[in-house]
Amino acid sequence: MTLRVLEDPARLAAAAAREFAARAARAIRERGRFAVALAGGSTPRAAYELLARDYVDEVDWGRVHFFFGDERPVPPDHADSNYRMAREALLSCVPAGSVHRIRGELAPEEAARRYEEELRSFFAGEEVPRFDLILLGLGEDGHTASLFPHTRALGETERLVVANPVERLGTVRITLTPPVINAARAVVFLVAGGGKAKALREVLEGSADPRQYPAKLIRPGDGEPLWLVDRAAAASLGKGPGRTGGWRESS
Ligand SMILES: O=C1O[C@H](COP(=O)(O)O)[C@@H](O)[C@H](O)[C@H]1O
Repeated sequence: MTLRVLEDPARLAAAAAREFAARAARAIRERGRFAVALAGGSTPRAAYELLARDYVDEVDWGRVHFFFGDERPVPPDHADSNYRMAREALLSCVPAGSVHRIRGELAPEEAARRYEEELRSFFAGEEVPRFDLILLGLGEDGHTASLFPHTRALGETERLVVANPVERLGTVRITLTPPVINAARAVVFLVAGGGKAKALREVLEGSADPRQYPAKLIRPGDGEPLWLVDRAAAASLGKGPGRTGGWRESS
């Protein structure tokens, strides 16, 4: 994997926006469209806002198809909705080709089933959908998308999207499964803040079971994941067993 350590969250957002735009241009040049799955939570918001502000004329938005890596079981206008965050920061500001949201207002099983159908139809002909880019975050507990520690979705090998009960949170999330994420042409993690330092060290350098730190399950078959992290999140790196052989750092 490749690791880029950025000085602060603003530089992290700028790097993420550049990465998005470059990958969009390449996908559109090569395949005529750019299918991207957005991350939710709070970290990517600044990058989305930057794309909406500085890249309106640089990206061929009409050819961009937005999907989501995961969703909370709430309606689209709810404060916890990943879709709402992306809509406010980016989707409402650019002329997107299409937006495919996960219907968090439905029962989670039904929302997952419908989203899987939507993926099968959009990526018709591909046994496992190949997104051009999947953006991901990292939780302090090592979760990514809504693949939480020791949850059912971690072992999923057939389904593209599942409803994933998360006992610790007393909720059910809807999430892309590891096979879909690992089939992507590119995966970029965005990680900011000292609260993520331990999880980041465990994921990149630790020897713990991936079920404890689910982001370790993300190993795309095509190319290496790119980790964009800020200095605070990277503070504990270099102290783990993988430091010497596990990853490459670039700036
Ligand atoms: O719950 C979630 O958490 C992760 C990490 O979010 P962050 O706010 O710590 O950046 C996020 O990637 C995921 O989409 C979201 O649903």
